[in-house]
Amino acid sequence: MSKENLNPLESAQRQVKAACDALKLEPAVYEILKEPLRTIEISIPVRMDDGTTKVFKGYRAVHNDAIGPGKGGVRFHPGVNINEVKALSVWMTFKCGVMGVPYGGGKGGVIVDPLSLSQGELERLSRGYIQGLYKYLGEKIDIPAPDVGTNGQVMAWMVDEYNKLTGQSSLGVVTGKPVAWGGSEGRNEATGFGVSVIAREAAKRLGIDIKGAKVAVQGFGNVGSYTVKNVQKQGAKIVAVGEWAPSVGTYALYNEEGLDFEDMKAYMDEHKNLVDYPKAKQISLDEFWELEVDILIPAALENAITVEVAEKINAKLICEAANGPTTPDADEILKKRGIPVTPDILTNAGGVTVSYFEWVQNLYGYYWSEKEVEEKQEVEMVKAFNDIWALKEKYDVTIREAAYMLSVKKVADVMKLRGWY
Ligand SMILES: NC(=O)C1=CN([C@@H]2O[C@H](COP(=O)(O)OP(=O)(O)OC[C@H]3O[C@@H](n4cnc5c(N)ncnc54)[C@H](OP(=O)(O)O)[C@@H]3O)[C@@H](O)[C@H]2O)C=CC1
Ligand SMILES: O=C(O)CCC(=O)C(=O)O
Repeated sequence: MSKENLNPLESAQRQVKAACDALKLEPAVYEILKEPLRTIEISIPVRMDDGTTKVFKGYRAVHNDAIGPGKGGVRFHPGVNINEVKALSVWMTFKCGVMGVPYGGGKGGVIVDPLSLSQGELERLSRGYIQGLYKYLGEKIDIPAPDVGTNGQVMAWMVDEYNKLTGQSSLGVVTGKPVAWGGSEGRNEATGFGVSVIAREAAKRLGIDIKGAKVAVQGFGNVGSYTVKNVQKQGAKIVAVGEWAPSVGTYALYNEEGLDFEDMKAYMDEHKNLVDYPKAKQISLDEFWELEVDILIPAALENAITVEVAEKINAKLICEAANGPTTPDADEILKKRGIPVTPDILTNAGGVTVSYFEWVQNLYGYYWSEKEVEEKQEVEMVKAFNDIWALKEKYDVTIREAAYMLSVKKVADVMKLRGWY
């Protein structure tokens, strides 16, 4: 068999093309949607603590802004590259479309291992990213947010830098900020909470009782850990968590009696990883994928589920918390094996949904309680899930195919109205 294509941009293009074909859209639609409208590459010189200057490469892509300004996170990770940023921006367009939030898709990244930087270096890098890009950002232009390797503090530095450079007070230029300075209640936990809502809804449709369901989650960062917390709250049993640590690379923890979120989080906060976590057996990532579970949740990076992995998965349902965790070829195998997948553009859309709520609150200068935010998020996500499920049933397609059909059509219709084709 030929080597599997792991270029995330080509994966995203295949998904969009399939929807354009299924909808019989004019060829111009795919021509517009196959690449971002703009991709900017910048060099960011950063004065390091030892007095030397290091230059980091950064990117920002806006895939499409027909429906509204670009929206999407900024990733700080050594594996960032232009095709990854472009693909992530494509997925953002259709994630926003699925949820009906009035944005287009954007995404950014910097090639860096943030854990190798001091706090001062991280702050100067975050500010440098904005210095290189501020002319292309704005509350109504393109709105960054957190992604892998970035957090509320990084967002606060970015907004501060933007406001200094522009002489404005534009809180809504970046979302995912700390609650103490323009952030929304519930945003930090929103992606993981949303994953739990989609997992629950899908389980219900598939006749899986979420109470006592065996769940395995790959990743214990922002999304993975809050997924664990919220799925556990629903009564599911977290039997395995997959992680990565510099000392051992990939590894996973397994306990058939169940792992506890609070206990693992406390251990993680103290030790920075879960390598020697005492209340579980350490297993390999290969063993992790083969576990017999009800729900499998990849919540780390792209290309986690390859053809090889898809062939050995023993789950009744896969919920994609990460962006692009399943390759298109692996997706075909899962389809043939009858394993349903709730796609990333629906499953992890809680983050951008609450980012939208944050932006609305910033523009209004009026803030909501955590309960209000969570309730509104849940209503929106259940509605999106039901709309997509209805399409899947009507056209006898996968959940992913239905999600793309719904979203690509929305974007195509607006582009038509605007006279883009
Ligand atoms: N943050 C958000 O709001 C949103 C994030 N997402 C997506 O969710 C995914 C996770 O993002 P997020 O949680 O924010 O990022 P974080 O940086 O908070 O966490 C990523 C986690 O994945 C771990 N990891 C990395 N590689 C592997 C691996 N091969 N196996 C197991 N674990 C691994 C990391 O470990 P280590 O830290 O040791 O490297 C870390 O714990 C990404 O795909 C992101 O794009 C989607 C929607 C919104
Ligand atoms: O909160 C946002 O604006 C976007 C989050 C994000 O990057 C994502 O959904 O992948």
